[in-house]
Amino acid sequence: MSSHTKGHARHDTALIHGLSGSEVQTLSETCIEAKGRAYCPYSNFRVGCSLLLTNGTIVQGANVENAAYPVGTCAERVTIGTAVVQGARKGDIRAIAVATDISPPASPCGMCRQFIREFCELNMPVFMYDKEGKSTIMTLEQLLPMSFGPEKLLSTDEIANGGRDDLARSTSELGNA
Ligand SMILES: O=c1ccn([C@H]2C[C@H](O)[C@@H](CO)O2)c(=O)[nH]1
Repeated sequence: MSSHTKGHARHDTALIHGLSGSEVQTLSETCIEAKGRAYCPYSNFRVGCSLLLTNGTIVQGANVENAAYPVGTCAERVTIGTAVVQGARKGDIRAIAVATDISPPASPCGMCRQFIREFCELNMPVFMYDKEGKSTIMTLEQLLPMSFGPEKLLSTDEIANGGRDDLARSTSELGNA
């Protein structure tokens, strides 16, 4: 299946990364709608984002800029932060969609990829919509290979024992990274 398709053309029974056509349609509509709520007077670069949660809920967000430029926050972090304070945790997010006004579509910045990594599975699809509403789809793992996540941190026992030296475990983690 092509990974570059017009969001509105899907047959409802088609599964894209385990999502139905109507779920993908909802993601595309909600992230594009969220783009309209961006607060971006400095860059004029609108980014909308939406998440599909396992309970069927959609969470939306957009970039929120600031006169002190680095203080501004990307759409992806606004949206995931909103979901997290509503109670969502790792395993609760089935897909993320991002919309911008450029073609080919923008992909989440490096900081956002790491932020997404904290709360999402590596095989979660990231839908990126361009200015025409056409999408490119990649998994989080494709966007952030060999990533660092919470499971890499050492427990107090491991710290007391001088680290983690289970070769089999580190090798398999690398393979799944
Ligand atoms: O992945 C990205 C990249 C950029 N932006 C925002 C930040 C800033 O407000 C504007 C220009 O960088 O776009 C996002 O929301 N997500």
